[in-house]
Amino acid sequence: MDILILVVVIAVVAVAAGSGLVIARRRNPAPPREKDGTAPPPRREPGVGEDPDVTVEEERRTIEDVTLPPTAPDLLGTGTRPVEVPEPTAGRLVRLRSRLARSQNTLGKGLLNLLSREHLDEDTWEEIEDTLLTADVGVGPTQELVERLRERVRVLGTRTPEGLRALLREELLTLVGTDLDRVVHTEGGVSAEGEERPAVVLVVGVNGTGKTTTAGKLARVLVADGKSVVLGAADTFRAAAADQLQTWGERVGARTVRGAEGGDPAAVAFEAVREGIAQTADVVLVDTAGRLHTKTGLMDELGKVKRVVEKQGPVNEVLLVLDATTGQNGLVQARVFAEAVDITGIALTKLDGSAKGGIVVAVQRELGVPVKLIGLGEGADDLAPFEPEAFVDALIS
Ligand SMILES: Nc1nc2c(ncn2[C@@H]2O[C@H](COP(=O)(O)OP(=O)(O)OP(=O)(O)O)[C@@H](O)[C@H]2O)c(=O)[nH]1
Repeated sequence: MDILILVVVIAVVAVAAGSGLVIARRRNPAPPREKDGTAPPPRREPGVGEDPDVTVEEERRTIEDVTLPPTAPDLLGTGTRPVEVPEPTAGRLVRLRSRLARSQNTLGKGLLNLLSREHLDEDTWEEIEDTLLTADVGVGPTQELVERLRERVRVLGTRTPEGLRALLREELLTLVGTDLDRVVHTEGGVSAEGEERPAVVLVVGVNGTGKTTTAGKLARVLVADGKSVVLGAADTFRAAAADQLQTWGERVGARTVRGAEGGDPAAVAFEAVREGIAQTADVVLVDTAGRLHTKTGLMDELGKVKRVVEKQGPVNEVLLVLDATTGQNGLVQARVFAEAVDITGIALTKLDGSAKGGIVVAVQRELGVPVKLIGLGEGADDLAPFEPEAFVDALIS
């Protein structure tokens, strides 16, 4: 009996669904064609307050009527792309500080939770140590911080959440360092002959760390601050790297000097500086190759680039680009580059993709050089100056 009822129900549902489909198809007939066979003008659904029985024809827009975004690719191959206006500094910093807080707040939260435990026994201190090591702070700085926290918690007496937060903020700031020179030096000078000289910034680092992207983003930051920039594509081993840099330059109206594929990187760097002087540009940014196949090869190449550039004036900044997501590997790279050339600042990229912000402390210790810039995304304006206070606030936010 039950089976009979089930069969009847299924049959009724099937018939209802079938007729529904037919009705639905009837309600949406294929649009009739015009007499000349062309498609009719598009129609839109009636809006609130309009007669539902009257179909409204929409104005047809042609490709000429559609405004393309300012970053439109050069599809027609005319060689001209509209020059972009980079994001103004103030707005960029506010946006990137909140992105930093989103990616980095686990370390501080973890530490605050542990420090708030009722009994701070040896196991808890070990957990605090592990938390710091896991965040790539490095062994030496971790031990220092734990020692200082132990000492200060002991004399603190009561541990209110506000008290602990203030204490941790202070100690993390001491660890990161507030008195290092984090300015990217982009002030040119005047030669002995009284000729204006652009500032020269060399960008070095292993391929794939975000070196070219960082050079491009830095060019935008400088242009946003009203400076004129010439780019030097001294990574002559991959034509694509020069193309990539040139595209960054074109987007903000900066000229890129490049050489033949496989040509001498030092010659391109020299030419870029010469062009910078000729154009009375404010800054020349030179992107170098970062193949790590042999240490001596790298040393020879970077050493030569720097020496050749210095024939025309001083190199104001040598920025080492490191990928924050590579942890200890990044430190090994940093060491090799520091032996090859005098690094004056670190640009730490992909911090948006890593919760291990402790690498800031580790790499500064390793090289004795400050982190000056941080990359916080793949967007064109996702480069920020490294600000210790904002960074520590992000950690404990
Ligand atoms: N999420 C994120 N991605 C980044 C950041 N910086 C660079 N990248 C990405 O990292 C990738 C590598 O960047 P490149 O600039 O091409 O790296 P490179 O070091 O110049 O390496 P080559 O192009 O091989 O010479 C690209 O996909 C970038 O968009 C960053 O701060 N955050």
